[in-house]
Amino acid sequence: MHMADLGDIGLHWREDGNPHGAPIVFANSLGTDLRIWDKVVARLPGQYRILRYDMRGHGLSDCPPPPYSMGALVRDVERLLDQLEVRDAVFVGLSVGGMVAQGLAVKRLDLVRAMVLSNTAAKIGTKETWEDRVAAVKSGGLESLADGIMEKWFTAELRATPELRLWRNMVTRSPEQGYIGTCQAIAGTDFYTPTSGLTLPTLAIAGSEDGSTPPDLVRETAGLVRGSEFHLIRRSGHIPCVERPDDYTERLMEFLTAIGH
Ligand SMILES: O=C(O)CC1=CCC(=O)O1
Repeated sequence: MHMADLGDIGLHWREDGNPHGAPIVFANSLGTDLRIWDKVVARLPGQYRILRYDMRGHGLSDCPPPPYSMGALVRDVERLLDQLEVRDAVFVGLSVGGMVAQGLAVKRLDLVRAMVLSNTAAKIGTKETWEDRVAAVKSGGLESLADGIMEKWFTAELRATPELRLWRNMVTRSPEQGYIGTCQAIAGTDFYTPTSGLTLPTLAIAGSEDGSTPPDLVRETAGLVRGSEFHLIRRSGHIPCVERPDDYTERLMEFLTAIGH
């Protein structure tokens, strides 16, 4: 566990694997933290320098008052990677983390040699749907939304197990201000044009039963990037790194091997 002091914000990050290995960076989704990657990291070979962090307003990172902008989320990880002297990383981002991947690749291609765009898109939802979500959090708290969120994150199979409570607790215990700020950052993001200008090895991953970023939406974003491929994980919702870690890691490893990382 480490805290990076970036001046106006502190970000919680963690390193596993070989500190001299080829870097892989993992970015979390809305209402989660770096623990969503635990199962994948445990399955990866020890040769990589594996970096994870909690996005602002999430996990153990600082939680400034909302609103947040996508520019700020991208700048956070840009400064973190500069401070850690990381270059040429494979950047794996889930959902809003995948938006950060796109923004970072557009801004600093020296930091990103390849992307894994997991359960994400150039634009997720509409301004109105995110405004509604923010209003619902303000009126009823995250507890009032948690069951609906779980239906998007996981299939009925996982939801029938005790593990569900663990992830439900993660979202209901998320800092409300951080959750709201991140919804506002997503609401203001449309990466269609900038992402269309990207050329780099990219693996897009979708979950067959993802209620937040359905497979067709992920496929469409993959189609914007020259050098992309698409992979569907079956029997998975929005968070396949949690629900299908064997499939997820196997596909990630095939991608890493194919690009010689
Ligand atoms: O609605 C959700 O919780 C899924 C989601 C959308 C953006 C994100 O990061 O997670």
